[in-house]
Amino acid sequence: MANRGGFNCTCWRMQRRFFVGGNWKMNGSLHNIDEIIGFLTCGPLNPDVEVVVAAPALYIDYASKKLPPTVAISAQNCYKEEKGAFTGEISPAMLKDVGCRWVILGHSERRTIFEESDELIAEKCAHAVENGVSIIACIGEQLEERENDLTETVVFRQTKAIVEKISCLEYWDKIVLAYEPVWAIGTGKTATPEQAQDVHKKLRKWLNDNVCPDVAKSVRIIYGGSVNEKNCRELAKKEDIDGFLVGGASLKPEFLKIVNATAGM
Ligand SMILES: O=C[C@H](O)COP(=O)(O)O
Repeated sequence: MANRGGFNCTCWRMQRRFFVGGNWKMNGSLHNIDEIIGFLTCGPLNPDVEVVVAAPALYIDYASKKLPPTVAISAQNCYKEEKGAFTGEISPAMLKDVGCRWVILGHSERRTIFEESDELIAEKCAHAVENGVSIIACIGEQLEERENDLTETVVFRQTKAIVEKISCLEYWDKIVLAYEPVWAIGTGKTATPEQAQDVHKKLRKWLNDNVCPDVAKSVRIIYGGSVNEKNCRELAKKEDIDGFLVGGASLKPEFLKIVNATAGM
């Protein structure tokens, strides 16, 4: 794996390739997508960073054919079955069929607006990785939960549900964990680098104790919630922040600055 520049050590942080996902959510049109692809194509994009963009399902095929080869396409959701009578759903098998190897699962908007349970999200995660699609698995607490000192309880519970369904350690190569405090999503209120690092470090420790040390060291834990061109560099300096899941800013050219947040570090 590529390293991240000037850190003069061979620590695990260096082994975890920095990952930046752009979640377009339910935004875009053919015209907008052409504009986004235009700035992604012009770059520059740090080649040491893995870049994935998640388009609305309808546009996955279109976008994937036009994106530069260094940017992978992702879905924003998929179901836990290969095929059948599940009107409105898409499956990992279908994603692979159109060349899409990534999917975001468990986003807080799926959990809250569409009332997806820990159990359903975990089943979807397991089905995706078992069928060759890598996942960006999202977890994160609500504001009220943070204020009641329940952050760890919530993120460990959400992570545990997923862990219990992942039947084979090898599947962890296909998992990126995204910590997204719900109070920071789309609000302009970012977690401080210290707040995010604190949760990421605790999550890594939890994975060490509940999965295994190798997974804890190698899994990428990325941060999402109002990441922008101004705050990305300070967040990226933190030892356990291995990248970002970016919403609003992924629709704009500032996304390039976020992708390049570690350049020169
Ligand atoms: O998936 C991305 C997150 O929901 C963050 O969205 P945001 O960057 O607009 O706050």
